[in-house]
Amino acid sequence: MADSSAAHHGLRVVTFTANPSIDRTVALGSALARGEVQRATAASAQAAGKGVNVAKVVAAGGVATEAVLPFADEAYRSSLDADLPAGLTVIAPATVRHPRTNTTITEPDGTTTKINEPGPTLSVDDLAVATDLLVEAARGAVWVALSGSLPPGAPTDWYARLTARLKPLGCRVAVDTSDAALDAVLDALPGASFDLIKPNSDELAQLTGGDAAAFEDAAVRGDLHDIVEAASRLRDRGIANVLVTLGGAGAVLVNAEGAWHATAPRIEVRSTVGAGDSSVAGFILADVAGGSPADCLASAVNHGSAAASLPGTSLPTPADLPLTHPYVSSLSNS
Ligand SMILES: O=P(O)(O)OC[C@@]1(O)O[C@H](CO)[C@@H](O)[C@@H]1O
Repeated sequence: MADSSAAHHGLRVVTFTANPSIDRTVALGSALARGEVQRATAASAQAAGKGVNVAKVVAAGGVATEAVLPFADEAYRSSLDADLPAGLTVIAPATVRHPRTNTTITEPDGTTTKINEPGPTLSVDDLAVATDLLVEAARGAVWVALSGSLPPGAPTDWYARLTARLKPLGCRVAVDTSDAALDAVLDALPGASFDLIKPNSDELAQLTGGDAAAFEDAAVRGDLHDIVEAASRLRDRGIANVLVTLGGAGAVLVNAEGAWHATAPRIEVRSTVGAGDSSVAGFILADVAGGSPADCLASAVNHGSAAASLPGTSLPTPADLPLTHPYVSSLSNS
């Protein structure tokens, strides 16, 4: 919690949310019926975005965190301030651009449908101001997490360019993005060096040319060979830690020291929104606390599972973590 040893040692984590969002969650009492008018049983809204979510979980875990945003408006700031954990500082320039609204529809059987808007278009000035704010915040930080999709106007290789500015400061850099921005991370190798990426099976397939459905089927059967092999290829290209999240099948971590699988604790899935961000946060929290790769993997799975058991974009605090610890096995010889 707020007085963990990491906080005492003054360690600091920074997150960057390139395209923040107000997450609106609409709960349905019956299955989603396309083309019909349906009544929601509940609705809520939270200031979010991938880096903000990571920051909330890291701060709740007791490590001082700064969440840098390229833009925010009054409504977003006040929504964020309403549930800001202790130890989290938000840094956003004065530029007023309105964050997008991303809509999540949840059905009683746990199915989550998400519709994400593109976000406002950033100018060259917006990009320069945000870059300066991030680089300034990152001085002295142990980890920087660059998270989420890029807003219109940002170059697809923005994360690679930012990483080139951040690494000389001595911080470790995690990148969690998708689509063209994810391809650009790979294209920047081996010149750039990233410390953590967290692909799910779709993203692993996108990055390695594999088949996402085959990865998922194999993971459910407990056959992790192809996943480890694909993740190892990414590691060989210069990504220090490749954390592949596999939903109910747990997660795989590949780094220079080996490869591991962690089972996922049994939970009732309420909303998977924020589960990936919580996994990144869990990994960082364990690493900051001096944990082994297996500890980092277990913490990633625990935090991701806890997030999936919570509604909407609610994010886990230490009190929400599953009581059963994931079982971690070494896959180095598989
Ligand atoms: O459009 P992106 O940036 O890829 O994802 C944005 C988003 O889906 O990610 C978070 C959950 O991970 C949500 O808070 C947010 O709505």
